[in-house]
Amino acid sequence: MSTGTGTDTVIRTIEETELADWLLGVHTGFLVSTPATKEEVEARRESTDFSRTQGAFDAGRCVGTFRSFAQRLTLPGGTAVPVSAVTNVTVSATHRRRGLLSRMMETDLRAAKERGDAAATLTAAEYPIYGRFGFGPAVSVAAWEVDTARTGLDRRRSAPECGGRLDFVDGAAVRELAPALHERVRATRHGVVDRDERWWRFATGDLPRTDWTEPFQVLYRSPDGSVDGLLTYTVDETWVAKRPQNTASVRDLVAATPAAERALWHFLLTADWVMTVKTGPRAPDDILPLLLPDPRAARITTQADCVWLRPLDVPALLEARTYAAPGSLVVEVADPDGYAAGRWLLDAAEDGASCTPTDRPAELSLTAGELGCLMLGDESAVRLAAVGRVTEDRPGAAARADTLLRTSRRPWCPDIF
Ligand SMILES: CC(=O)SCCNC(=O)CCNC(=O)[C@H](O)C(C)(C)COP(=O)(O)OP(=O)(O)OC[C@H]1O[C@@H](n2cnc3c(N)ncnc32)[C@H](O)[C@@H]1OP(=O)(O)O
Repeated sequence: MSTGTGTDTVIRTIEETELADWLLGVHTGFLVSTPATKEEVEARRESTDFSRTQGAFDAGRCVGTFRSFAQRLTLPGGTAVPVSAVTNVTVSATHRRRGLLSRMMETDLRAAKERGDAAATLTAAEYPIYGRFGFGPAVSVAAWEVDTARTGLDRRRSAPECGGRLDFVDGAAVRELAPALHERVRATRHGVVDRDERWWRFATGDLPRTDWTEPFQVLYRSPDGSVDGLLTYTVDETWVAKRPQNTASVRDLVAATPAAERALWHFLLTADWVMTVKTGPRAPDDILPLLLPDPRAARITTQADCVWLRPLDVPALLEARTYAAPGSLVVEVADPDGYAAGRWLLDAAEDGASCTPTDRPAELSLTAGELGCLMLGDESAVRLAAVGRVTEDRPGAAARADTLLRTSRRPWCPDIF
């Protein structure tokens, strides 16, 4: 029996034999009343790193779950750093607010730091949960709903304007061709995270899942034959009074060139019968509205935080990224856990950046979470200073931080993990 304090609940890594119970804990925490099927448990087994999978057990029942996995996160400039992606975080409703998440998080962050990960990442179910653990929202997303009849796009054009070709393909072709395409995208767009073979198998229905609907899959090939874009979407079929009212929902649209991106959007937005396109999570500065002769045909339906970043190794992060302009900045980072704490001198030059401990006076003071917000260039230090979340120890330091850290395109992460 639990005493209600949570201290008699044992937190430990799970054994392979406990995976089904652990997944039942995940389901319960996410308000899914049914257990995972045998097939789902088996599919999970091969991809689960049991040394990074924690369970909280009370009287033999799994009442808390927490897992992390190795991920690579692309920083501005295209370099990817190793990070620890946190996922499947749940505490059963019967055991909440007794510190179980805090204990699992502490264990996992310590291990990530010891492994040498530059940061921890996650996508947060609710905004207020993770700031206290040193995470800050680093990548945002926007989703649009497009009224295709109003876009003003030329519906008579069937071939891509820049040449190249579009083809419907099956899941096997996606698994064969799309990973290399995604690697090219990942090398150029900061915020994007890697996708392993399992990701592609899951996305193409090659692993058991209860919520599976077969999507349409379209590849764009450039005039020289290289696979430059992938569009995956489903269509809800509706006809009203002999008129099609179908809605296409994008699952994935990744493109290595602007020509491929334009061709895939044009294709979907001018498809017969499709009256509404739901874009799914895109970068807030996605080119989509600008592609339309009438951008008001695209209505924003979601604008929110997406990837949260918890810096663990400040020099590793700041030295791996590039900067919009040369310059220097002294930041004082407060971090009760110690991982990011210190006074750091960032020196950004054309040929690379250095980040070293310094005893020069601090110019900008902030917490580890606020540094996470600024790390990929999405947030403005001036904006954070205006709400008191960073402190300018030297006038103009926040604007200088923005000149250095912000990026011409905003970061984007197409994946929820
Ligand atoms: C990366 C992902 O997987 S995101 C998915 C997160 N999971 C969910 O949202 C599923 C439903 N919720 C839950 O399972 C749980 O409520 C959890 C996991 C969010 C929190 O677990 P708990 O064990 O209750 O958290 P814990 O007791 O360690 O809380 C630590 C602090 O965070 C606060 N906190 C925890 N959850 C929340 C929340 N949802 N909103 C606001 N504050 C929260 C607590 O109040 C506590 O604050 P205090 O120290 O000032 O009292």
